Amino acid sequence: MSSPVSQPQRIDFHGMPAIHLRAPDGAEAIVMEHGAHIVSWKPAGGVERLYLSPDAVFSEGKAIRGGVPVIFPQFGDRGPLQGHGFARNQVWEVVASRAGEDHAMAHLCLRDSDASRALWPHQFLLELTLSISGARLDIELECSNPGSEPISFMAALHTYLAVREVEQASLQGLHGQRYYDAVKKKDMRETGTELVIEEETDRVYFDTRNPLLLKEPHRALAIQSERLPDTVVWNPWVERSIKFSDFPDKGFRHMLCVEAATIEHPVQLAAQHSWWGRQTLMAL
Ligand SMILES: O=P(O)(O)OC[C@H]1O[C@@H](O)[C@H](O)[C@@H](O)[C@@H]1O
Repeated sequence: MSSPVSQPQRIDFHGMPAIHLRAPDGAEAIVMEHGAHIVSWKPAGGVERLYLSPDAVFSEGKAIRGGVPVIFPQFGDRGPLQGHGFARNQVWEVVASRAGEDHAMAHLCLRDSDASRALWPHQFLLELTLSISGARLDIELECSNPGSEPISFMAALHTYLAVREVEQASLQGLHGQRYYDAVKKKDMRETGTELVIEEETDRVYFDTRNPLLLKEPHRALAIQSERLPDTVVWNPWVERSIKFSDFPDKGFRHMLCVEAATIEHPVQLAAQHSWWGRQTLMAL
């Protein structure tokens, strides 16, 4: 039975403002103003499904290790900007948040500012809407171009998924896909029907069309994306983990990033137009 509707609460999360969403069916999520960063998602009746590093740093201008960083307007070092762009390091504005009979949602936005234009001289309006209901989390990213010149950008929802033990998890749905292996620095094609992480893995799978399934011995998660054609699979494994000051040495065992992205073909957005992309997670 559903509980009465409780409206989203403004909370303090590690010293920074955030919104706690709760749907009447018990699904919960927390999104921060910093980066519109989703740091927690628990499906109805379930446990935490996002990985948040216990050593994550919550500080102005710094990226948070874990949850769902929003990557914009550059992926990684594929351009002149700081790694993964600036959107994850800026404070977003909360436009709306509410709970209805069968869901709860929040809508945040980031506009260009003196700070962003100093890094990237373009006008933009970036909007993130997350919605939770039952076993499902929908994350939608929208970008509008209010200016008079076209803009071009990459974007990703850099989702850190929690797994009990990464070597016992497998990711299905990538068979036959072309990818760039950033560890081996080679273009490759996926030959396996399931991907098991047993070493440092940093891959961009291009033009992925199938839904993905992250299977663990005791549960599974379906991952779908729309209009975010590339999928990044990342696990830093032993040696790279040690180099991160905001990540425990053994943290890699309990996470896997499966990121919905547009990297190979940056979005070309004409003046006065908008674009959107979405990632949906469904706990099974
Ligand atoms: O440390 P950051 O900037 O959050 O990036 C983490 C990882 O993000 C992944 O998306 C990249 O493919 C990796 O190459 C990168 O190491």
